[in-house]
Amino acid sequence: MNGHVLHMSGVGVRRGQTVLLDAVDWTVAEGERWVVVGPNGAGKTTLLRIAATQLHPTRGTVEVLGERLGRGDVFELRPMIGFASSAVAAQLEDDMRVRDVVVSAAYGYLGTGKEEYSAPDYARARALLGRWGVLRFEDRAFGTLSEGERKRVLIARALMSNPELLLLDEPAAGLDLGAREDLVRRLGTLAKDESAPALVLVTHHVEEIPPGFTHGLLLRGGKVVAAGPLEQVMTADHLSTTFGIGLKVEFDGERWSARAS
Ligand SMILES: Nc1ncnc2c1ncn2[C@@H]1O[C@H](COP(=O)(O)OP(=O)(O)OP(=O)(O)O)[C@@H](O)[C@H]1O
Repeated sequence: MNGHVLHMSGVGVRRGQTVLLDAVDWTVAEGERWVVVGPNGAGKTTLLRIAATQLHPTRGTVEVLGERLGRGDVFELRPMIGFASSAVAAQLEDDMRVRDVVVSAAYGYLGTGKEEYSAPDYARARALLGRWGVLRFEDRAFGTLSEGERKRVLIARALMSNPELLLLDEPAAGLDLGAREDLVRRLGTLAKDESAPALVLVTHHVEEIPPGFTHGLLLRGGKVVAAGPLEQVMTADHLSTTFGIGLKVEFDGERWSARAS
């Protein structure tokens, strides 16, 4: 795998006349923790769906976990990828038990819950629910949980197959301040865990970057504005270009914040 979990070269995605991604070069190495930051419509979800092997680019080459997309069988890759997004959540039935939401990703993030699971699978699902602070909901229907509770269950689900790459698309979207801070703290703990998979987290807000994240990719209009170690990428210039507004950026040693300058 050359130490590369993900490698994109010259990646472009076009739908009709619309360019969703343009000439994206991006490499994620083992152990790295990346945030993808950009405004609405920048192409963040499109980029993540390519990494999740759900979408093939119109141009360029993509390697995920050493496999070139378009060559091998992506179904063998899927159990090695954890993916939490609102689209994945939308595929889950509201009346599915929380424990089953997690266990159903044992063999890949598109599991339906109709597969057979073993006692060790359920033990792992319960351990993950415990680690994300939502074990008390294991018997509840997924649809009865609050947004914040659901987000944590979805991350537990994405970790169920013990993936080598974990993709989180806006895990803090729609959370209140307390729930967001709780989630950022838990994601920070995950980021600092050396046994955790490579992480890619998509967000609109620099305040949501958990401590321990190492790299950033800034995206605007389908193009990379900057990519690399966070301290090099998260400058006022880069973020102002990314969001199309003059911004002041601060880092307190752990967390980032930005406001109009
Ligand atoms: N099938 C399609 N045809 C045309 N345009 C599309 C298609 N799918 C997505 N787009 C457009 O591509 C752009 C990128 O979408 P994408 O969902 O990747 O952005 P995003 O950065 O994740 O945005 P958000 O932060 O709002 O979720 C958007 O402007 C979207 O409207």
